[in-house]
Amino acid sequence: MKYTGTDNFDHQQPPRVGVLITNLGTPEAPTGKALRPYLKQFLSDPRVVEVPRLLWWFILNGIILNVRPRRSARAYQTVWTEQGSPLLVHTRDQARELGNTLEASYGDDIIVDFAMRYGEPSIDSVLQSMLDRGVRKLLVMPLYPQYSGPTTGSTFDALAADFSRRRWLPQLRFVSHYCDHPGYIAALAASIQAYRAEQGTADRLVFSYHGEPKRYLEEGDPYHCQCLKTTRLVAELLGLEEGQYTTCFQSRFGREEWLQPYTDETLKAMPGQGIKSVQVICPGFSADCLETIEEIGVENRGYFMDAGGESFGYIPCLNSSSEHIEALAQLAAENLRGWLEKPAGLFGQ
Ligand SMILES: C=CC1=C(C)c2cc3[nH]c(cc4nc(cc5[nH]c(cc1n2)c(C)c5CCC(=O)O)C(CCC(=O)O)=C4C)c(C)c3C=C
Ligand SMILES: [Fe+2]
Ligand SMILES: [Fe+2]
Repeated sequence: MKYTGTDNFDHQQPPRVGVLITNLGTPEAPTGKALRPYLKQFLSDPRVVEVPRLLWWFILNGIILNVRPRRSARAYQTVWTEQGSPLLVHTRDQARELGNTLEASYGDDIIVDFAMRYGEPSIDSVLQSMLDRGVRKLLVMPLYPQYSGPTTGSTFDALAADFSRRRWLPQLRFVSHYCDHPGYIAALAASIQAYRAEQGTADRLVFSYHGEPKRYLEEGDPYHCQCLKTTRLVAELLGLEEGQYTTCFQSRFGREEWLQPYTDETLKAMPGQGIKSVQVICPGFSADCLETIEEIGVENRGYFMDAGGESFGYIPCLNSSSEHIEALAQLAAENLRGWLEKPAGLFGQ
């Protein structure tokens, strides 16, 4: 084994602190050709699909990768922008804005960058670039507010795999979740209030989170509990009563039972229960992406309206709003203590 080192190490280079934000990743283009390697990497991750490897290899390569890339490409085409995939565009904006905010208080000692768990920019390549720029202390913040094995756990696996091939490791801190962080909860509540100030309120506020197999919860994954906690804290902050809001889970994949209640079934049933207008928010997604813009904004809107719904509003993700960047800066500052001290009075504290 040859460990990766640094060529021509510069002894004069000042040591820096790095903040790396990560998200899931996205295909290079909205085409079947680009979807195939992306889905292959994603769905081959044992953290994502916990099925015996040999059996899964045949299902993935024999069936899924022959059907899904083309189908997913059609969905991606509907959300693609001139700058690329929305998830990539928002994550890049978040890194830039967070960088500006943190540099304003910590100066040049800090470097902020972003990476994707699947596809590009890869965790390996961004880590290399940060270490080359002198990062010796690294804070990693996966932008998944609720911990789950398939997302946060898998991100840690990718970091660990990279480190296992490296000669000189940085000091490492890792944010496992921030489902109950006051800044994040306040940013969500503010986004709901701002939406309602423009559009009025609806019969029901729907909190829709990405799902995962129910088995993962039964085997100890805290994701489900953390989603319910986020909903509860936002509802408390807004003074909502039971009956004014609902939590559900979207994006089912495969035949196994996933976390319930399912978003699509919930929305299909609501008009028949007298709930004619809804506003949907997806707090588990830190950035708008295929699963929010298309799956909620188009597909699930259709289910609700076809079932007799009269008004369907989608409240956008926090993306790079100033409230979100403020919350992420607070989260970073809390986790940087002892490495870099924050001058008093910054980030609204
Ligand atoms: C196959 C199982 C999957 C699990 C478990 C899962 C968990 C999970 N995913 C997110 C966040 C995102 N998922 C996104 C897309 C996406 N997710 C799956 C499958 C699982 N996700 C697939 C196959 C896809 C690809 C799209 C498709 O082909 O339908 C995205 C969007 C990416 C984008 O480019 O826009 C996000 C974000 C979370 C938080 C989560 C937690 C349990
Ligand atoms: Fe997913
Ligand atoms: Fe989906």
